[in-house]
Amino acid sequence: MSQGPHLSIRDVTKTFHGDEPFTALSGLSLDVRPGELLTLVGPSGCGKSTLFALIAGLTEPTRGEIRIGGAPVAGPALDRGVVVQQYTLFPWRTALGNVAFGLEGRPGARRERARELLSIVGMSGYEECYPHELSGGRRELVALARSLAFEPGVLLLDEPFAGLDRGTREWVGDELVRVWERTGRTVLLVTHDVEEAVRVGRRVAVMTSGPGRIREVVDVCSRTGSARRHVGRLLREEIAPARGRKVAA
Ligand SMILES: Nc1ncnc2c1ncn2[C@@H]1O[C@H](COP(=O)(O)OP(=O)(O)OP(=O)(O)O)[C@@H](O)[C@H]1O
Repeated sequence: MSQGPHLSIRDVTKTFHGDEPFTALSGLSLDVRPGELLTLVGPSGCGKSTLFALIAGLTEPTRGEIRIGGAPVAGPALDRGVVVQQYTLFPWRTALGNVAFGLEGRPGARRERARELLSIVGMSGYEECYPHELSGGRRELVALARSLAFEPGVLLLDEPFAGLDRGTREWVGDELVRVWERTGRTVLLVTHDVEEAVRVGRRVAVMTSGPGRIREVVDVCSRTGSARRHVGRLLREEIAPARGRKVAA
């Protein structure tokens, strides 16, 4: 297996050309290692969603390059498996039906695999429930199982738990860590919540205020205890000048 990064973002700049050009990301570089769970935090408007759209291949960088497994990203592909906030499940399909939808093969085998995936996300026993019968947290777990059905090389999660209350968020975040441990997937999770970034991520990439770059990648494991304080301080430093600029503008 290649020892290089699974997801490599090299010196990426993204400028939107509207009435006036606007640079959302400027010279951003980040490596996500194979099988790593990395979280990304940054001030509001620093370009997190823009970066995700680039990784997902929905839009192209103005400059720089993104590679997954060594191959340049050149358009959307299922191997990246994207789950976004308020990921929509089909309301007319059961949890099992929603997960089986992403699978190929004979109906019996698909249902069996869907059952397995629901079990991986801790949702055994809820196979026949419809989305409206499930709590928000459980719906996110079904969505997670569905995205795993595509066997994504890299799983991209853009604030998937933002709509959940604090307690549910912690529980679903812990479930995500468990799923990550069991599947060995490379996972990149965007959040604006420092607590969640440090709790879920093994490394936390902190972005600067816009135009976004990576300010620092914090190794949570080697900083036990102090990682939350450190990430919180970096983020506060980024938010303060960003506010200052808006006031001055
Ligand atoms: N298509 C576009 N055209 C012009 N500007 C855009 C476009 N998309 C995003 N932007 C701008 O780029 C900047 C970054 O936006 P983005 O949504 O990526 O930030 P974010 O970090 O995800 O924000 P938040 O945390 O508030 O969701 C913002 O100032 C936004 O207004």
